[in-house]
Amino acid sequence: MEIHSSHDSSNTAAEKYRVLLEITNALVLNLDRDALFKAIASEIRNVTTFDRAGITLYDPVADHFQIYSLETTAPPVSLQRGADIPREGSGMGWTFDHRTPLYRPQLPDDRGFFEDTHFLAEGLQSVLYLPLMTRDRILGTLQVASTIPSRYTDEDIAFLLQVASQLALALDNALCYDTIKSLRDQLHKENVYLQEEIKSTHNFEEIIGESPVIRRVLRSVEQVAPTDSTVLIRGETGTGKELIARAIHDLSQRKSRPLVRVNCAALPAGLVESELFGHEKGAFTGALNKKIGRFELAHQGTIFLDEVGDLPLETQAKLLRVLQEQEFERVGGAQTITVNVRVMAATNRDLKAAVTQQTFRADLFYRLNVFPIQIPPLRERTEDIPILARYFIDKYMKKMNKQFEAIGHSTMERLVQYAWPGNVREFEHVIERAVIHCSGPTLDIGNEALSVTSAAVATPERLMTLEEMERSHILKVLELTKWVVGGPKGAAELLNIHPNTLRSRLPKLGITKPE
Ligand SMILES: Nc1ncnc2c1ncn2[C@@H]1O[C@H](COP(=O)(O)OP(=O)(O)OP(=O)(O)O)[C@@H](O)[C@H]1O
Repeated sequence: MEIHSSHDSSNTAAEKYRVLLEITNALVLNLDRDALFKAIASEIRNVTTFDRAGITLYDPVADHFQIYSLETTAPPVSLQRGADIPREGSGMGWTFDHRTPLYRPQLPDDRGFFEDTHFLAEGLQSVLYLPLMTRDRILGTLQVASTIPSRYTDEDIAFLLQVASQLALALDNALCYDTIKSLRDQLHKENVYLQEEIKSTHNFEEIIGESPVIRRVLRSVEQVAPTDSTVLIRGETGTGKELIARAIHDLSQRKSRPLVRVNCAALPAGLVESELFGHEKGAFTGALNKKIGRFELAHQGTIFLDEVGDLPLETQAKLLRVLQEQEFERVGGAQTITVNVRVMAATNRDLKAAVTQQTFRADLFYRLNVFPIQIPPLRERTEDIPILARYFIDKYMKKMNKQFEAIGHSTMERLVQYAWPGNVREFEHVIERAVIHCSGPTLDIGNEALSVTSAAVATPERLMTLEEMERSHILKVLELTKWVVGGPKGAAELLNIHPNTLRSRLPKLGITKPE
């Protein structure tokens, strides 16, 4: 091996400058690596000949080179584009480490490097390696090789060194461009998702509550947040399951990455899988474009599967695989995608009962139930009602630019006694409506305001109990009769019960006449 100088080149200096200029033009014009290298290789041919020319780029993580581009005339090529070449024991490695050209004019007499058997099999006799260096870093090497021994002159080497330095600049740009492009694509995906999230209603208020049960929940949040464990949040509708999931994500190491929410109940069965795992173009009728699924979006972040009990059984099997192996395929795709996602799920259903009824897979239940958090309904933590009331009144006073001196005493009693089937969400709506309607100076809420919402929260996810239904119905009738219980057009007659029976039921159901 030597840095070799030999006979004069027949090419004129003017031709070389022209070629360098052409190469610069090609570098400016082409960002696509194949087109670029083809253009450069054909310009190099105007000055000197070669049978193989290649660019190898260094991968610092794997400590080896990879063939990035290749132009060759040899039919059987064993070192193809994409092939790995070790740094130790290769001509590329030597050139890279010494940051200087290496010329090997008589390859058959000079065996010793990793690539030699491959190059000799292609009939190559002389090889020239040039470092691809920018001012502050080295990217890899350019090699030109010929089937003629001692093919390259000093002049060729000097010329190709100039080509290599131009090429290094362009490659540096192209590699930065690739990195920026992939970062931009990821940011774009996250941005689209976050924009959607902002449009859909959710807020980031703190979790209000001082009752022992809520404190216990918050302690669990602190314990589980820094781990990567799967969390299953259980609780009735509107108890704050999503709020708790966000708190866990915000306290975790993944907080700088997105929390991607999927409402499994809101998706039609046929679309759940494509929503979660994405689909390839043409995977099914209507799949006009490739779609990135929520799991891919949540890569390095957290996915929150709300109403997980509503997932169809086939999707449950696929979800189980992601939980076990962090892998899946897009719908209609063959490529396996690996992600790093923390899974949190929420349900207002009794999943154990669903397992018994065989509508939920037992193995998935155990995978999800690693760290269960049970959020108590509002009626089991009535001590939180006064501070929740103050919190929401404050929020809506500010929003609506109103002022109340206090909350009426009987109003507070009513709020504490009410069963809140829709939990904190229903509570918040009641306060919001009251702030709109009341003109002050105290904020008062009548029974009728509560009955309106209890009917409204009879959502399919949460059926009212018989007692709640009874309460709501009696209230409606009392409003209709203007709180007249007995007599011909009284509530008791409409309800077809004795007036005394009705009177005795009212306190039991927490119904009092508004002032
Ligand atoms: N402890 C709390 N402090 C303050 N606001 C709360 C609290 N719990 C719930 N909320 C509010 O109540 C509303 C409902 O909460 P959230 O959406 O988290 O409930 P959920 O249990 O996920 O409901 P669903 O079962 O319908 O999905 C939200 O506006 C949330 O901010």
